[in-house]
Amino acid sequence: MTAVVRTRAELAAARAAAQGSVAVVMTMGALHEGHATLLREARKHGDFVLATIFVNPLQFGPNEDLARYPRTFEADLAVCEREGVDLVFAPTPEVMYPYGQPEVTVHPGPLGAVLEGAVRPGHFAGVLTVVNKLLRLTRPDAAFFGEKDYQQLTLIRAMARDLEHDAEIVGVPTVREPDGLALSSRNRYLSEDEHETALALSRALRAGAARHTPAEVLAAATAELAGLDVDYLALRGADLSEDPVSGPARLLVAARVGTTRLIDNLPVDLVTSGAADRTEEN
Ligand SMILES: Nc1ncnc2c1ncn2[C@@H]1O[C@H](COP(=O)(O)OP(=O)(O)OP(=O)(O)O)[C@@H](O)[C@H]1O
Ligand SMILES: CC(C)(CO)[C@@H](O)C(=O)[O-]
Ligand code: BAL
Repeated sequence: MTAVVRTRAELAAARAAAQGSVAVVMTMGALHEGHATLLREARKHGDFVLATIFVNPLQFGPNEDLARYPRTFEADLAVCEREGVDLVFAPTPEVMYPYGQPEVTVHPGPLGAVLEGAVRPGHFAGVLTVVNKLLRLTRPDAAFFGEKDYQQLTLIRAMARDLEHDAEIVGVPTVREPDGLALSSRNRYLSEDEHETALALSRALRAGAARHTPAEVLAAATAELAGLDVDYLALRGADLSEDPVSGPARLLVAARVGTTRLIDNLPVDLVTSGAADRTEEN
């Protein structure tokens, strides 16, 4: 049976009563199989699984989709019940931000200003501020985040390290539709035709990830994105540092399909050009 709490006092009481290790999954609701996978990973790690459902106004820009963001609380609760979640914390904005717009927020540093951060100014300060608050309120032993939001995951790891959070930050690989589309709450905005168009993102990443030098990776991915409204296609180190030439890397893409903005990424193994030539010959 999943308990639901909405206030800080209720959360504090339920948290104090939790036995054993606590695993948290933070969400904005509209739960899908990606979230369910995070909950199952949390279940494996923790004795007590806590899910948060909060559409955080602080991470939405003025022209973004805060008002139309899907809110499906009853269905979300059914997913939590099915996955054996012990406790759902579903605060209102007034509970999370009792003093209104916070004056002090978490600064994401240089990585917060590029890729998603360049297109969505202030987004990662909003994400890190609410994640920081939720980590403090829920005091988990481990917190689970999806690789689908790879830059977010990387920044949360950095924040946990730099701001002395004890929780282990666990990344979970992206869950996809059988056709390759990364699951996302925003997929429900897509028409059938738009869904078909959106498949170009994962196709581009797969094409890129099959190559092994930066130039070839980017060329192969770019070819699949022709005609799409692309915000960025970027190849970075696995920690999102700039310009990798060899080793583990990450290929990231963001594009608009109709009025919907989608992101995706995949790991890429870069090898030096001599080794790449040999790989191509095999
Ligand atoms: N396809 C997925 N696979 C694995 N994790 C996911 C997937 N989609 C979302 N998550 C993770 O679930 C957590 C909550 O994400 P959120 O509630 O924003 O869902 P979302 O589907 O990413 O929504 P949005 O469409 O707003 O990006 C985040 O850690 C996110 O990375
Ligand atoms: C981590 C998060 C729950 C913070 O609002 C959100 O950015 C999300 O759902 O990925
Ligand atoms: N999943 C990331 C949350 C956002 O797009 O605001």
